[in-house]
Amino acid sequence: MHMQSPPVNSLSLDFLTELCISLEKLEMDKGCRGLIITSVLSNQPKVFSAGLDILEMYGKSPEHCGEFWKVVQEMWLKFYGSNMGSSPAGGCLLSLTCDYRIMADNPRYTIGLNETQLGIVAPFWFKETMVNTVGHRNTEVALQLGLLYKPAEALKIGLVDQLVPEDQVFTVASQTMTKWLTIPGNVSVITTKSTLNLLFSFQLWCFNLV
Ligand SMILES: CC/C=C\C/C=C\CCCC/C=C/C(=O)SCCNC(=O)CCNC(=O)[C@H](O)C(C)(C)COP(=O)(O)OP(=O)(O)OC[C@H]1O[C@@H](n2cnc3c(N)ncnc32)[C@H](O)[C@@H]1OP(=O)(O)O
Repeated sequence: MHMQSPPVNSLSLDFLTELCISLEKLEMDKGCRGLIITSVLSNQPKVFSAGLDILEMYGKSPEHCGEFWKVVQEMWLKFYGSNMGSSPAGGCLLSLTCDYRIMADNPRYTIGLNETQLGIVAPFWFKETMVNTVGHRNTEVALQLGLLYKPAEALKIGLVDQLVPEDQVFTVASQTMTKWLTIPGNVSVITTKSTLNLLFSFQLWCFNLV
């Protein structure tokens, strides 16, 4: 799936709605077993996603905000696999929801949950998704300081799984997907994934988020 919503793939209500509809269609397609999501913006260096569209969170009606927040949660529940450039805040969440993250090795790109730098708070389910990926201590430091990591730092703490030269991102993503798809049977993979997320799913249920 190629994301192309200039200038920076910010996650607006319209963009997220379209994304969720596309994901739903893919989920229902029995022939689809994996998804690589990437940005095809023409800017250089490339942005994966600038995160939530800040214009959606300012001066809008309560109904609009409710609708926006709902679709943000829907997006977070659905993702699979990704490759990327810059991914602040919601853009980082988008990639954290994936099973494997491949980042272009360009020090001009950054990834992280930088909410505190913006004077806002990363919701608890952003935080938990980060803890599940990089552990509690790394998350504590990252979130309190609102850190945006360059590729090498992101790899070091496990925020991304692999760095590759910029022109090879999609090739390597395709090879990685091929490897993941050698695991037989959707059921065992889905069950394993659900088991890994069991505690988190329970927390979400307690907070009435699913
Ligand atoms: C309804 C909900 C109600 C309440 C919830 C309240 C709080 C909950 C908090 C939830 C957690 C928040 C998560 C988020 O994702 S917040 C968004 C965080 N994003 C960022 O901090 C990214 C900011 N952007 C950047 O760092 C850079 O733009 C980026 C992505 C590195 C690209 O850099 P560059 O290529 O140089 O491009 P520009 O900076 O020049 O930007 C081009 C253009 O895009 C506009 N833009 C950038 N980011 C956003 C954005 N997130 N939303 C909307 N628009 C964005 C930017 O303003 C420029 O526009 P212009 O018109 O000036 O060309």
